[in-house]
Amino acid sequence: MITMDDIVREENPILYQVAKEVTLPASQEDIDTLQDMLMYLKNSQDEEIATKYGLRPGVGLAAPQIGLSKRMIAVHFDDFDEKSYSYGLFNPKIISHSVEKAYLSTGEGCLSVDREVPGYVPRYARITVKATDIDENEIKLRLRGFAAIVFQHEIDHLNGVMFFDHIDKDDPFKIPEDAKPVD
Ligand SMILES: O=CN(O)CCNC(=O)c1cccc(Cl)c1Cl
Ligand code: NI
Repeated sequence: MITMDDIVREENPILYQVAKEVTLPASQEDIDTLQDMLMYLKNSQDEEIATKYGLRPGVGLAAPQIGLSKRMIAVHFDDFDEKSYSYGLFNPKIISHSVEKAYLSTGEGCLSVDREVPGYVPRYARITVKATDIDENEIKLRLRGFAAIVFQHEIDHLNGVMFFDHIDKDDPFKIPEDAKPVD
């Protein structure tokens, strides 16, 4: 089981590398790892388990965060529109996005960052993602709202980008132009 001991923190260079594509069909080892990543998210959202094992809650997780520089992400959350997302994905790719931007008014957090970094994180309001799911199916997801934000946070991790890289240094709470708050 993945615990906080397995999560690499922001000083680790692996978080700033571009992760490698997973050769498909995925190895059993990569499938098991992706399953474990999804399980971490579910455990971290279970009050009892999270308390018992000291898990920080997460709605997404990227393989570089557990020291594996491979293009694998897991997401597990319910969006504001009651749609629920629970995926383990190989090689996710943003194939199109809106010009319009969006941001979470609460800002973002990261398991690999043991500190609050205040500020708005401007992201695309809508994205289309292509990926291969844990059962080797090619999927295409059209995302908006919170889901679009989470997927961008995770795919950023595969490209060595951290959420605070997007925060305006001079004015962290500057409303990004033509951007709307998701929540
Ligand atoms: O890369 C994933 N993490 O670091 C897990 C912890 N952060 C979150 O769950 C989180 C919190 C707020 C906004 C976003 Cl977009 C995300 Cl993703
Ligand atoms: Ni993160």
